[in-house]
Amino acid sequence: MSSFDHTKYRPFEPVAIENRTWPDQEITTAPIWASVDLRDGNQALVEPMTVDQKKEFFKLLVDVGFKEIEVGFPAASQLDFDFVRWLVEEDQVPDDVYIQVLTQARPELIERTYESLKGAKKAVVHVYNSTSKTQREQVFRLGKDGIKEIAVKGAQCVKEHAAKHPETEWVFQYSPESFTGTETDFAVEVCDAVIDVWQPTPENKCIINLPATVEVTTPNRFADQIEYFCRKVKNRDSIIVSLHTHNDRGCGVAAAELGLMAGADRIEGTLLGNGERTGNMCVVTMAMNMYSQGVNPELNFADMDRVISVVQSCTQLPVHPRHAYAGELVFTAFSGSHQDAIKKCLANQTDDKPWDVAYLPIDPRDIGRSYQEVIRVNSQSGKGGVAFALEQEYGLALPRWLQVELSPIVQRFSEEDGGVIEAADMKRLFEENFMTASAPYALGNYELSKKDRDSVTAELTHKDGNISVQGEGNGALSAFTSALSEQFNIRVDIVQYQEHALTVGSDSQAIAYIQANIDGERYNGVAIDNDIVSASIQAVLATVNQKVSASEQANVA
Ligand SMILES: CC(=O)SCCNC(=O)CCNC(=O)[C@H](O)C(C)(C)COP(=O)(O)OP(=O)(O)OC[C@H]1O[C@@H](n2cnc3c(N)ncnc32)[C@H](O)[C@@H]1OP(=O)(O)O
Ligand SMILES: CC(C)C(=O)C(=O)O
Ligand SMILES: [Mg+2]
Repeated sequence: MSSFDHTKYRPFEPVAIENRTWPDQEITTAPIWASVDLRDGNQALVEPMTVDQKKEFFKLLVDVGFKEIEVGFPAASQLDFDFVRWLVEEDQVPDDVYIQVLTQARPELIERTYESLKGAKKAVVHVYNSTSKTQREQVFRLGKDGIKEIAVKGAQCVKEHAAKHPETEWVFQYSPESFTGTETDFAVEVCDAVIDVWQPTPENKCIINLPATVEVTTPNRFADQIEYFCRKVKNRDSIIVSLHTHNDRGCGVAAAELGLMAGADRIEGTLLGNGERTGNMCVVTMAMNMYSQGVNPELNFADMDRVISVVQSCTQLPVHPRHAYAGELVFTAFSGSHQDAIKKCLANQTDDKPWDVAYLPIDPRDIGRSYQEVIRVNSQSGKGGVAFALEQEYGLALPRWLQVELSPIVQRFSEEDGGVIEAADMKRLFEENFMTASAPYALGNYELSKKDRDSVTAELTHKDGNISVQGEGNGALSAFTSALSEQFNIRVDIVQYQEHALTVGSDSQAIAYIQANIDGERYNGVAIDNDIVSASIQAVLATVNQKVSASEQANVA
């Protein structure tokens, strides 16, 4: 029999709060950020980081802008202890950065923790014990008083050791671990007891960190818990309320955001969300969410690729290609209508206007991505994507009527090839189908003259021998068209014409795009040359070459 049975679970019991205010709040300033990559992230790895990896990660965190960094659990492992000693002894911590260390509320561990911090300029000592009903009853086998006593004794011990080292600027932090599984009134009671020991003031605050150690409910219920806690806790103006959310229900960021609206001041999390089980809340996502609303996140993710590279190499974990903001595919549109909209919006977007591009919540360039990656062409793509790629890569600003012609050719190729088409392949298809001015006939020398009308005499080279054509018309193009019509006994009418200077890969070249109706059928020709007249007449020749080749093939068949 399957054990898949929802009746074995109980719903979360929400806190009873009246007149909640958090739904009307908005996030307008960045919280105090604290990274827990080197502790919570590290303790969740198959292979915990080496000292060298921790050093590299620490440097990244400082460069990104964190001012509070939990660097390890020094009483738990020699490696963590040594890393903290290296930070202190080698003076690796910038003056405005607090290193933070975690310890259980046990005297021998607290003592060892302080040993590791000897000589630190600034440090946060973070002590925790679990307060949830489940852990009280089954892990600690203690009543509420017993649990509160662990917290109080731990807080006293932390304070006593700090007093022996006045050379360090200490900040105390307490976490009622498993806060979300704790009756909120009891969490307040335990935190109040810790606050009584530490006696914080508005000038010298302590941190009370409320962890969703396991995420057990919807973010709105979590926000209720935070607002309730903030209303009830002692000396609210003397404490920094911090949140530490995990992602068990996939809502770690949402919970932290609503918790911030509910009154929290500080957010703990990790870069790209590594951490126990489904991970800690992702600081990149939350900070970039603020950024995309015009709020300064006070963290700088301009070099997102460095963030990804360091996180991946230190954690050995891949970054999902669709990870918010950071994933390699998050700014990529494959589908035709998205590509079309992005291309149009990007053409309107200027640096002096607020960002307003469909399907792109932020400008990819802000985090070191380029527009080249934005549109990738596969069988789901439309003309906009193809045109975008050719313009970005090769400076070819295809007129709309030619985009319509090229798109199905590219799509057919993609269906046969079965994947993403590179810009080089699109250019090859474009050249093969439209830039056909060299065979069977190529333009040799030509001469233009003008009396009443324009006239042209041109030599056309062919593998079987050269021919000379001559024609008149209103303008060079019209004269050349009439010359070709007469030579090949066809009727050529120019239906569409467009030209532009080439800006990519060439100094002074021009490109001409022509659509001609030849004996009732539509042909598209493109040519590039140093001057626009040569480019234009070769574009006409390209259309005629297609017609001549088609007729030859029909005759052979
Ligand atoms: C939610 C979180 O992420 S919390 C952080 C978790 N991180 C880690 O645990 C990583 C590092 N930890 C370790 O390496 C080990 O736990 C150590 C070295 C710190 C301690 O190891 P041990 O001494 O073997 O103790 P262990 O962690 O297994 O805990 C067992 C005892 O400590 C008690 N304990 C656990 N947590 C705490 C705490 N926060 N405060 C006080 N006592 C605690 C337990 O009740 C248990 O007591 P018992 O032996 O009387 O039954
Ligand atoms: C130590 C605490 C803050 C923790 O990591 C958690 O509860 O998830
Ligand atoms: Mg945690």
